[in-house]
Amino acid sequence: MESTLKDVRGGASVLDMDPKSTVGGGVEDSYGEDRATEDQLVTPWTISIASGYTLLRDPRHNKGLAFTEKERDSHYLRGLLPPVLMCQELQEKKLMHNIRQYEVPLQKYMALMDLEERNERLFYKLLIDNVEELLPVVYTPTVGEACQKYGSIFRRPQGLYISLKEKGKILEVLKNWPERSIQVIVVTDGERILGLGDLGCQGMGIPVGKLALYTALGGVRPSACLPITIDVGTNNETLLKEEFYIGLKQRRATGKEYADFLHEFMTAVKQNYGEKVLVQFEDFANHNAFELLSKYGTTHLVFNDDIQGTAAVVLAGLVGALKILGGTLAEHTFLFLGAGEAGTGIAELIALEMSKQTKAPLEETRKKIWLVDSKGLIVNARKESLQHFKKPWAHEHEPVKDLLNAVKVIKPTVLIGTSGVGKTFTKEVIEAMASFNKKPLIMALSNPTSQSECTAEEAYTWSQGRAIFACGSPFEPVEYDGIVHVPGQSNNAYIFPGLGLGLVISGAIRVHDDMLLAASEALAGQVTQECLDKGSIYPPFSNIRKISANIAANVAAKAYELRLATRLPRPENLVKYAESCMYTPNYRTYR
Ligand SMILES: NC(=O)C1=CN([C@@H]2O[C@H](COP(=O)(O)OP(=O)(O)OC[C@H]3O[C@@H](n4cnc5c(N)ncnc54)[C@H](OP(=O)(O)O)[C@@H]3O)[C@@H](O)[C@H]2O)C=CC1
Ligand SMILES: CC(=O)C(=O)O
Ligand SMILES: [Mg+2]
Repeated sequence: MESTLKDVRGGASVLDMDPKSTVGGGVEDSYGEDRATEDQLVTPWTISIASGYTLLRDPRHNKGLAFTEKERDSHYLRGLLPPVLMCQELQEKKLMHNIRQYEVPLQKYMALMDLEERNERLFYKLLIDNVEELLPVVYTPTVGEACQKYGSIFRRPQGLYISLKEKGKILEVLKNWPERSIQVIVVTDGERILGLGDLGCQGMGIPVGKLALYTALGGVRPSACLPITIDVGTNNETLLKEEFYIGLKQRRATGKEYADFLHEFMTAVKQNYGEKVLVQFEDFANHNAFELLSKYGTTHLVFNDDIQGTAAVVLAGLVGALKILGGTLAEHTFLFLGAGEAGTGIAELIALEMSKQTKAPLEETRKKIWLVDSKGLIVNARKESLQHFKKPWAHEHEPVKDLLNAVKVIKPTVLIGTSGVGKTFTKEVIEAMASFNKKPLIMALSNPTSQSECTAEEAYTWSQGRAIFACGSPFEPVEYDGIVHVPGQSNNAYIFPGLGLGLVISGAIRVHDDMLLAASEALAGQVTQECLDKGSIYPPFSNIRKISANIAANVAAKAYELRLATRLPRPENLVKYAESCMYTPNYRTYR
């Protein structure tokens, strides 16, 4: 497989080079310059110490007005800054004040992206200290709007763009990225951006946003994170005609051309960064997502956030919800609207957990879970024509055309929306759920807010305040009949930063389903009675760093147990170890 990767720099196979080989007295040849023969091309990377004007424009090291008198002297900054000294806390206060002045969320987004490009540590300090306020800006829902308008708001490129023009040269493109020690890559091909469809190259906002959360919520160093957008074209007619579109103006490559390109990418990633780099597939369309996951799951450290991360977060929410609803997982009946990546991914993890709890075979536990797609309830009579990932959910039943009728005949206790289509949990649907459930559990997971199957207010009002409600994008608390209900945000952002951290700190080489269960269990363990009393089945995001450390520790423990961890010896206290590995954004002192 890897022999197809010819060294585009000179003829010899790049596989002849050992990326870990040392030269010149044991110093790692990170840039491959020393290993290259004279006829091979190398990337002329230089490393220098930033000072003066350059230091102020280096986002990784810039501290703005926080440079001390001594630093101003020793780094040639005199005169380049006004005389005042302003500590990071005061800078943070000022920035938050400025951001709060913007009424349009997209303006807040742009202000934050500008900050990230100007002063990385201050950006992360803001994000960490104000996570509940800023998460909806750098992430769903605003990131969705940012992707839709990416062409017009585009100022400076973020991340790495790998388009079909780079076919045969992907390894070279990876080498253009200035950082060498990459631990996490989030990659999209832009075909299913949230519930907004094919946004092509403009999907870059998603890997950028997800990796900002890897750092802020999970503590992975920013320099170890690499956002990538694979551009194989777009089938979005509007973008193809759009003057400011930043991607390839051609229809999507498919079939062998697509598979070969992705294969070149995956091979080059392993070649350049080794076995332990985590590749998170994000917002691929389902006709590619399942195949990529199964194809590379046995050879690379890969994880599909939409299939697996979402499953873990929903399972954790269910464990919390059972404390309110009573009963075991197997005693509940689940109905999904949407049978794609998120829907079938969640369904499979619930069935797996039920099977572990009851010792019943997976084929049996799946029978408690029903899915509706755009053609109606998934039943045996449709089996032949179903996509492979839907087939396990084709149960014996009469055909049912729509969700409302499916709710009436299946009588689920839990209704989960993963359709990407807003307003599909209608008044009739919620009323039907409330007619046979004392406390119906309603999870409207589609993003962004415009695509949510219903709003929090609708869920509480139409169920007369009886629903337990969780949603993919944030909704404000709702007062109904004198009681304030706090919706939980059922979003994979609870899981992937901690999961990724756990994989990185243990040096894991593969992702295993049991690690997803471990991540889910750790999240569920952080839900307090106080959260449940307010109706929220998730802990507040303000605790996310602690939550992520616990998730990371549980995942790492599972990696050691499964002998998939390479960082030896195993640290004794994994929570403490995870915490000690987490990036903190406080300014450093320069000599
Ligand atoms: N909260 C979270 O953490 C996450 C939320 N999501 C959200 O979930 C949504 C779906 O994502 P994903 O599963 O990847 O998408 P997919 O495209 O893989 O699946 C969508 C599914 O919805 C079905 N569907 C579409 N329209 C309707 C309709 N009108 N009635 C019934 N079913 C319909 C499709 O049916 P058919 O197969 O017949 O076309 C398909 O089965 C997105 O909005 C995404 O943002 C995703 C991941 C995480
Ligand atoms: C949250 C997420 O991953 C999605 O909506 O696709
Ligand atoms: Mg996603």
